[in-house]
Amino acid sequence: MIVIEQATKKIGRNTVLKDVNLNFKEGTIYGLRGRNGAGKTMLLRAIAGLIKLDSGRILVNNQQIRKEISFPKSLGILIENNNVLPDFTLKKNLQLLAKIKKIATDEMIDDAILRVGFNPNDKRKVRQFSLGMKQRAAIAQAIFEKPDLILLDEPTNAIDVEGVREMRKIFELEKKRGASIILASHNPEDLNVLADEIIVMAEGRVVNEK
Ligand SMILES: Nc1ncnc2c1ncn2[C@@H]1O[C@H](COP(=O)(O)OP(=O)(O)OP(=O)(O)O)[C@@H](O)[C@H]1O
Repeated sequence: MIVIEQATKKIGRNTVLKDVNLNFKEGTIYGLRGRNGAGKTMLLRAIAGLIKLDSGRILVNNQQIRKEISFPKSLGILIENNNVLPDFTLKKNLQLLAKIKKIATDEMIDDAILRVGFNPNDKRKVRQFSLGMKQRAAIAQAIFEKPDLILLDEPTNAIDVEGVREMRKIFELEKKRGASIILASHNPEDLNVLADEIIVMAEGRVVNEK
């Protein structure tokens, strides 16, 4: 589904991705780990079309990112500071996004809100949410359109223990539905429980894949 060939990206003098070669299949969870600054977020950003590679290429369903298509067509994303709009309710956020791709029905929106533990009639704006609640909201945003590819950068680091179990169940169900999930995490338990394959990065390179 995703093929990464010789992906290299420099920022100034810093090579943040170096000759990365990877293949990702559908219905699989890939755990991405590595030290701070290893390049995990950069890899996710490159797959999402958010940064331009200096050399190499990324194909999603045989289409080259930032050449044939700007970004993967069916993509759910939670990267770094989640980008749920603070001045709206979660439901309004999802309704606004739904207007872009016109995939999600009202039912799908309510279902995603319920799955991350909120009431679809909740009148609170996202700015009134705690950090963990914002992270749940961002997870709802990443899954509500049932995308083929889900990129998650530290999706559970602010979520309470029970919540982490609930979010893991969500990711498992998304995988069963057939989605490919790439999950960057520093939480060894997240990776052990969820990942079918682990990719280890260091200094922009993939140093171990199994
Ligand atoms: N906006 C930026 N401008 C310049 N360099 C950056 C920028 N963002 C990240 N980098 C550099 O890119 C490299 C890879 O960073 P990246 O965020 O991908 O690491 P990471 O593996 O996700 O780390 P962490 O575990 O801390 O999230 C680092 O050397 C970092 O300093």
